[in-house]
Amino acid sequence: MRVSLIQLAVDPAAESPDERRERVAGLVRAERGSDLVVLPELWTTGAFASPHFLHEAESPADGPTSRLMSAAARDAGVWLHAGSIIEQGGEDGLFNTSLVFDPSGKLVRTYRKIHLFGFDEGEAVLMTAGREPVTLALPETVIGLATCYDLRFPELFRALVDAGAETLVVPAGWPAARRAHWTLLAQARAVEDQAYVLAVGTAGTNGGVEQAGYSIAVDPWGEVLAEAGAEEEILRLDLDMERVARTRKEFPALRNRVLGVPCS
Ligand SMILES: NC(=O)CCC(=O)C(=O)O
Repeated sequence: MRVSLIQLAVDPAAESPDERRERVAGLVRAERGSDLVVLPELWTTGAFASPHFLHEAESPADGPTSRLMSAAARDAGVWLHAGSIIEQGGEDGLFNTSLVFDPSGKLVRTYRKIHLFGFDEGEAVLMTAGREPVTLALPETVIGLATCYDLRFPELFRALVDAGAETLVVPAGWPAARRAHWTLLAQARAVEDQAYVLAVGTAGTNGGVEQAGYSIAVDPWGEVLAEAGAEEEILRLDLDMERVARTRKEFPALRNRVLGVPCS
């Protein structure tokens, strides 16, 4: 399965959300020939540009990001994980919602970020947390969806694996200050869940927070297959999907889980 991970520069001073949407649609179209294209978290505004969240909130069904990404997926003929948008959820408030389009441009899955980041500020106070883990069967693999800060919560990833996920897709807006955690956690999730991890972040600075970049693809043995630098960059690679089943068979650690061990 050929995947394209598009690490985007998100710099509010350099580009408006509309300009970035148009530019990103062009980048997605250029990935024709790929099976799956992945974009980062909240790339229209930046994950830390919280004063703009309300203004930029949109509908997953027919907001400007959804319309452009649907057309780009269709034109390129790819599955598109379009990263996340700020969803205007009506009475339920705002959500950090990931969108997945099929190669005809149909929106086939949404995932509302479960673990909101910021403690007492930012999205943690401005948004509503999702409650449901989400997977999706593509022709060659089952993907499990998670977003940025979710990467710190292994129990979510176990729930995705229990639901059949073989490839864990993590759009993010991870800060440079914690880049070491990003790389370590992406590898940890791959090793413990014996799954591919495709973790795609942003470059640039938004909300005064320098972004890490360093998007990464990790195989089910924990080996790094590809890693970006700190600037905008596209990683393209071929994944051997048999490798998940092989790893789980040859080193069957997932089978040795003991659930509900009481703590004395
Ligand atoms: N956008 C995010 O979820 C940021 C997460 C983060 O900064 C961290 O986990 O560290």
